[in-house]
Amino acid sequence: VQATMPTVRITGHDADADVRERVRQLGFCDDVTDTAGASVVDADLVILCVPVGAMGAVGAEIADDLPADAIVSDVGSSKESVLTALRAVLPSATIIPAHPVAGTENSGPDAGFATLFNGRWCIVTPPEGSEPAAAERIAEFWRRIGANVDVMDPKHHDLVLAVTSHLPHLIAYTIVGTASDMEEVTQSEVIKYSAGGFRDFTRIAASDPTMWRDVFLNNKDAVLEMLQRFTEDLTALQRAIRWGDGDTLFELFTRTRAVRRSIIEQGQDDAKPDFGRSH
Ligand SMILES: NC(=O)c1ccc[n+]([C@@H]2O[C@H](COP(=O)([O-])OP(=O)(O)OC[C@H]3O[C@@H](n4cnc5c(N)ncnc54)[C@H](O)[C@@H]3O)[C@@H](O)[C@H]2O)c1
Ligand SMILES: O=C(O)C(=O)C[C@]1(C(=O)O)C=C[C@@H](O)C=C1
Repeated sequence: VQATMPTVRITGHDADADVRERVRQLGFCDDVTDTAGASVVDADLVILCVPVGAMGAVGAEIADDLPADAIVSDVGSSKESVLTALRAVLPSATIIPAHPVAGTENSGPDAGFATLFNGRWCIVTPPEGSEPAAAERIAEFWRRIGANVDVMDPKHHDLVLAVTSHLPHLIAYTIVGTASDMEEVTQSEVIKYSAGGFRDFTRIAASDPTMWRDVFLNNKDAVLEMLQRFTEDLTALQRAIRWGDGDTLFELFTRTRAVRRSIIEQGQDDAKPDFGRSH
């Protein structure tokens, strides 16, 4: 924000005093306040960056100090429950939720890097009947940070992200949990032989427990729907292996290889941290 919107003044708040202190040291906010309310006084735009289960509580904390013409947005990984929670506590506010689809398994103020959003998607999910100019301001904010913007209905967002982000995390948590539970595979063997595939799963499974607990509890319906489909597809593969049906396995693996190739062609491979970051 400081590089692309130098005239914007950023005020931050976090419930954790250690986080506030670290943000002061890193200097990526102009001011850091000790209460949530104090951080929104005079704000034009408020972006809530807390676990999705905490959005409602934070909305309630800022309600009395929020300027009437401010836009409230967020970066939460699920959108419908966030919108419902914010509407309940901020009934007259302009709420335009958004989700930058970019991140890593790391969290905390040191996990950010200047190029995180470059060329990544940010999905803006304006509620029905909201002011188009407000949604456009949020879209423009994210474009200036380097993201590409798509607009989606919150429910559709939650279904798409359930399969592209939430289910993969659940699978990673499961496979790493299963491996670490196996008595005959000791912890040291799991670590020693964690080349390739398993290692990639451990990266995802190292993601923040609070954030992901909240994602699954708040995108329950879409995740359960996708999990049901996934379970059926897994059972079909189980059957193919049992009956020696190599054609089914080969056909699927050929199709999935093409998916990977088209992701790479579209330039959406992993964001690489910019270790020469400016803050
Ligand atoms: N990490 C990712 O890859 C990623 C990507 C896109 C969106 N998101 C979403 O962004 C949000 C934040 O995730 P993050 O990775 O930045 O997590 P983070 O752990 O780095 O930051 C969350 C912060 O919220 C603070 N917090 C929790 N409850 C609070 C409250 N009631 N009041 C004030 N502060 C509170 C915590 O102290 C913590 O510092 C989540 O909703 C997550 O779903 C994360
Ligand atoms: O690459 C990763 O480490 C991520 O988990 C990033 C990821 C994702 O699933 O794509 C995680 C959650 C967010 O809501 C957006 C991005």
